[in-house]
Amino acid sequence: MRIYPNAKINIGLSVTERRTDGYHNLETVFYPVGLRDVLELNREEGPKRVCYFENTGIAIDCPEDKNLVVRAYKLLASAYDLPAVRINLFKTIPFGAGLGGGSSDAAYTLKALNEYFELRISEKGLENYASRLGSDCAFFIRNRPAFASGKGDVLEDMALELDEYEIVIVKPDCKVSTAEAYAGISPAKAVFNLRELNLLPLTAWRKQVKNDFETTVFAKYPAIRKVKEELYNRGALYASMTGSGAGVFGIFPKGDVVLDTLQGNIIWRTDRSVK
Ligand SMILES: C[C@@](CO)(OP(=O)(O)O)[C@H](O)COP(=O)(O)OP(=O)(O)OC[C@H]1O[C@@H](n2ccc(N)nc2=O)[C@H](O)[C@@H]1O
Ligand SMILES: Nc1ncnc2c1ncn2[C@@H]1O[C@H](COP(=O)(O)OP(=O)(O)O)[C@@H](O)[C@H]1O
Repeated sequence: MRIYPNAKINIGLSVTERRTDGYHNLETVFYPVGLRDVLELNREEGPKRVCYFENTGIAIDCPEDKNLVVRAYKLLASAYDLPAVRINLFKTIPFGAGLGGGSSDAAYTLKALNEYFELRISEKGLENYASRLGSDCAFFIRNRPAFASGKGDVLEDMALELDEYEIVIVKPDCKVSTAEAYAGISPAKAVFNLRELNLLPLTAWRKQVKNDFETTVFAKYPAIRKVKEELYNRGALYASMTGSGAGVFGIFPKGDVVLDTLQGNIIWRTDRSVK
């Protein structure tokens, strides 16, 4: 079977507390976008509980057994008598970008295995497995706009619809590691309650809605700040770094958005092919 794990953007992100387990509590809104990887998964002859894995497209910077797709298979294989599978991941969502591509691959692998082998795991069950693989993995099980708290794994559906706008995602030529971004942060109470994001007109987001990672990440990677400024200069109603960066997105009124100077770094925009 073939599946298409999609990316997410974070609209606002507050890191509110350092936890005793080494993680942080946060508040954010996850919004799914149409930038996608391609994952081909098929049953394979041979010994059970083996995952033959191949990565094409963007080369992922970690060993195969650390790949979230392989980890997702192994997690389910520890609970179910799974036949061997062959998985090819054609990677197009850049990593180190705050787009959650690896987390999405993991969540979609769980969903695909559940369907392919008729495991009958509930949505809640899949979310529990997903949150063991990464803090923002659980979101990609339902894959609907959500307010998230806790480690990013406590999810509340949010009625938020951005179809009337054009979203542009830009990735400057740098990568930010999630752990590095968290290490630079001083947790503080959220200044705006993101649960109420959908009650605020989009034109007011610029003043009220912030991503806490921007301060330290922009200081280290000025190119990311420049992209955000450029998006505002080009007419974005709202622009922000997503997650821990380095990806930046702009939300524009639909129409002729001209982004000439950023062209080479645009990785996705609504309803248009890449670049
Ligand atoms: C920052 C966010 C915002 O949505 O997204 P990305 O920028 O990665 O896409 C997420 O919190 C990233 O979640 P995810 O990428 O799943 O993180 P994990 O693999 O669980 O953790 C990687 C590392 O980040 C730190 N970490 C992560 C999540 C969290 N709530 N607190 C943390 O302190 C920990 O140091 C952890 O070892
Ligand atoms: N399938 C995968 N796709 C991308 N990265 C993966 C994958 N599996 C493991 N990783 C590891 O996770 C790290 C972060 O991946 P990802 O969640 O895509 O990025 P981001 O933190 O930008 O959202 C990568 O640097 C890589 O080492």
